Order: sequence, then structure tokens, then C-alpha cells
Amino acid sequence: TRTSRPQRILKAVQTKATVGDPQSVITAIDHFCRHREWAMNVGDEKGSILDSVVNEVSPVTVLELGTYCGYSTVRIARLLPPGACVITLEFNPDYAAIARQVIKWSGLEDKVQLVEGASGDWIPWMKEHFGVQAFDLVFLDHWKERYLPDTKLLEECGLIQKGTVLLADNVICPGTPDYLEYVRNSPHYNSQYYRSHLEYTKAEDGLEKSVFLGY
Ligand SMILES: O=C(NCCCCc1cc2ccncc2s1)c1cc(-c2ccc(F)cc2)cc(O)c1O
Ligand SMILES: [Mg+2]
Repeated sequence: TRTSRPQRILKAVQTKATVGDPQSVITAIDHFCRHREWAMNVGDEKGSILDSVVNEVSPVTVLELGTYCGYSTVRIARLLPPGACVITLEFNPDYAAIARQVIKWSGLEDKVQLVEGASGDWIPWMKEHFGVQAFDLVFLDHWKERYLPDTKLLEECGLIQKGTVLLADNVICPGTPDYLEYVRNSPHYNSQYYRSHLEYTKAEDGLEKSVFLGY
């Protein structure tokens, strides 16, 4: 049977990228998705904005919702200092299997905890299971209609504290209107929009960065 798109992305990494070199993994995926087959990675343009936010926050604990093939996981993990880590949740077991191999190829497996399951099921267990107090940075890139309920769940579970930064992908395309309305109108968040483009295209998209101000 035909290979899947994630399998073809992994093959591009294994043929074009150097083991242990995260930047070459990022470059290989971007080249494949720009010149061969579009795929829903955050991409190079929005990825540079993600990089600048990671560098600005210099987080110790990161939560990523939506791993896909691990592209943004590698982008985040390559910027983390020793001792810092990213917990990334992926619902689709086929995506998770590919992401594990992409993350391994990049040599960043010690900085990444990939968890298979649904965000709504796992968030309530994060403290107990991973010993997380609160997240310094949350990258939202999963089901767009889960951004708002999962943000409220993170608040309820005490996983968001003063200074926690939420960075949301796709707030224009496919769009997350209820989430945007919430973070932009809440007195508990300071929100700003980073205008960009949908990965590998000319369509408008962007990232919304929201800093929690405390209760
Ligand atoms: O759906 C997208 N991304 C989520 C995939 C859902 C996977 C999940 C992960 C997970 C983990 C934990 N709990 C539950 C879930 S559900 C997505 C879609 C587009 C797009 C844009 C224009 C198009 F024409 C067509 C697609 C672009 C993007 O950058 C995306 O991120
Ligand atoms: Mg996305």
C-alpha cells in the first residue's frame, strides 16, 4: 500500500538530514514540504517566530499540544538548555510513531517526552504523572476547537501561572475565533498577534502570544 505523508516526511529526513543535527532535520522537512508535498508543520516563517518566543521565554518546562511529525518539537527542543524539556501530546498513533523517529534522528530525545493521547484526558494528570508544577510555555497546535477548552482546563489544573506564555498556531487559518476572543478580552492575559503566513503558502495566518498575568 501507499506510504503515508508522515512516512514520506520521515524518509526525507533520513535521506537529507544528518543524525544529531536538528537544524538539518528542520531544513529537510521544510524543503520537502515546500517543493514536494505540503504538510501541516508550523513551517519556517512561523517557526522563526516560535524560535524568538522560545528564546525570549527561555522555558524550563514546555507543553506542546499537537506533535504531528515532530517538526516544531525539534524547533523548540534544540533551543532548550540542559535540564529543560518539552512534553508533547499527540492523539494519532501513526503521527506519534513518525515523530519519535524524527526526534531521535535530531538527537534531542533526552529533551522530549512524547505522550500519546488526547489533551483533555492528559492535562489533568500532568502534575501527578510528570511532576510538573506549571508550564513556562505552551505551544497550541492541535485541534483548533480544543484550544479554548484546553486553556481553561490548564488554568483549572493550576498548570498556568503568572508569566506563563501561551503561543497558538493557526489563529487565522484554519482559525480559532473563540480562543482569540477569550485571550484578547480576558483581563488575565496580555495578548499580541504575530502576523505571518500559512506554512509554505501565501495565505495569511499568524501566531497569538498570550502572557498570563495572574489571577
Ligand atoms: O489541524 C491542524 N492541526 C491539528 C491536527 C490535529 C492533531 C491532534 C493532536 C492532538 C493532541 C492531543 N489531543 C488532541 C489532538 S488532535 C492544522 C491544520 C492546518 C491546515 C491549514 C489549511 C488547510 F487547508 C488545511 C490544514 C494547518 C496547521 O498548521 C494545523 O496545525
Ligand atoms: Mg499548526
